[in-house]
Amino acid sequence: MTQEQWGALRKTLCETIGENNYKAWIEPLRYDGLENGVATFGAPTNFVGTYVSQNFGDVMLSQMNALSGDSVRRLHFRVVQGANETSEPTRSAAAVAPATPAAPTSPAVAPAQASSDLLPGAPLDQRFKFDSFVVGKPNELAHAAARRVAEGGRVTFNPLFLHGGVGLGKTHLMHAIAWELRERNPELNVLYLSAEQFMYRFVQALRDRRMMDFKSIFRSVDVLMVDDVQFISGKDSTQEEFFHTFNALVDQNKQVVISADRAPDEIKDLENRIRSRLQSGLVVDLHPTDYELRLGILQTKVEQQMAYNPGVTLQDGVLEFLAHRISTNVRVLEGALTRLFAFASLIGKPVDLGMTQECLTDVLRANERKVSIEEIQRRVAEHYNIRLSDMIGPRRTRAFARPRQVAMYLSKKMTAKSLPEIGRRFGKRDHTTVLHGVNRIEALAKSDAQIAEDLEILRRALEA
Ligand SMILES: Nc1ncnc2c1ncn2[C@@H]1O[C@H](COP(=O)(O)OP(=O)(O)OP(=O)(O)O)[C@@H](O)[C@H]1O
Repeated sequence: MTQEQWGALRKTLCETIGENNYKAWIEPLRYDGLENGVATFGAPTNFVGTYVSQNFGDVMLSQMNALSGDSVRRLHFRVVQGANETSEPTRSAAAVAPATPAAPTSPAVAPAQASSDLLPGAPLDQRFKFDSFVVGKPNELAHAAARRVAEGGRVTFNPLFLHGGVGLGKTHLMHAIAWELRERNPELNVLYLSAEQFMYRFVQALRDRRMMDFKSIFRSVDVLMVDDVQFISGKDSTQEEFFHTFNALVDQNKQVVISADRAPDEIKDLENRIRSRLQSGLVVDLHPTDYELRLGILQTKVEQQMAYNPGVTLQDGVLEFLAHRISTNVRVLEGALTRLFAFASLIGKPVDLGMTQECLTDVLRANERKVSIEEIQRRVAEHYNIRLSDMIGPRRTRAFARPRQVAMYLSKKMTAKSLPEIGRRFGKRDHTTVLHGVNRIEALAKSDAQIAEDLEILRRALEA
């Protein structure tokens, strides 16, 4: 196997493993010659040698043999400085390459398959794809932005910053983007990991004195996706490294996608330059789910549950009940459904409202919305467009008295507070005044459609 043959082989290899892989892994190698059936390569780092050996060893070996008439038995990699420039090895660290099974044409997953503990990618969840993501008002913008990024092509907003409360689908959307990008272009080196994993790899690289490896891995990706970035708040050196990685990629016009449980300006202990970098692309949030979205998600998840538990049937009204009563996050909603199906299949009965309440007592109790009197007063004041001070104050004109009574009524119905306690919170009024107000609204709700509607709107808003 001559240098000329190696030169020719590099072209073929590039076609086989793709340009990105070729540039990142093969280009830095220097072919040092063949001796006793062992083809020796100089690699810039031990890591590059091991990685190439494990991921492209098979292909290289078979292509070399095809070209040189079966003269190569194995590959040997040693560390040299500036492997593809100089000819003098500076130190010899063997990374012997018995050709191992590899997935050389799968660059997007290749990093996760190499053995180095610095290798970054986290596995993607099979279930988290676009087709299983239910879109509704609260998440439509985030979904559309994620779709746009997943189409690949020209980078229009960088980074895409997705944020939202716990269990609202950030990770699901991140995985969906990664799946889609990989499907559309298997050549693309898409790297998904949590900020915690980023920090862990970084600390490990520091400890093992392998920062160059770390930097070269992270800077050679095409798309970097970092989940739960709020994790790096207060962790100064991780932030510093993250900042440099981020800049290097954005400067090369590589797409970066970030998620967090809150907006960039709400993440405490984050350096300002990072905060402003994070805000420089598109920041979109996943709003808390509304009733319609929860129902849609439940309907989708029921189909999956039915597949696992074919014998279980569901009575009307159960999903609506769950969508109404469990409003925290989608993970809890899913968990409730799974438990319900398991329970129903164990006792061999259809799922009805009674069973739902019995089986999910703890979840339902935890989800009982605890509304405060202050919240009620504020909402009602807003609804009737009066000032909070007028709701609590002494004025008795109808414009204030009616909203006040509505708020008293809702306080009685939606909190566990006693009439005297409610009276105290409404400008130290007597409990009989509160009772009068509650009775008045109760009566009006039956005769006055407007009041009935107001109550319904307010109740919904307070329960949401
Ligand atoms: N719109 C949706 N359609 C379908 N499933 C959803 C949707 N939103 C969330 N889920 C599901 O809810 C669960 C929690 O979602 P995910 O893990 O993406 O939340 P998260 O926002 O990343 O939460 P955390 O802040 O805890 O990391 C997942 O099983 C996910 O599939």
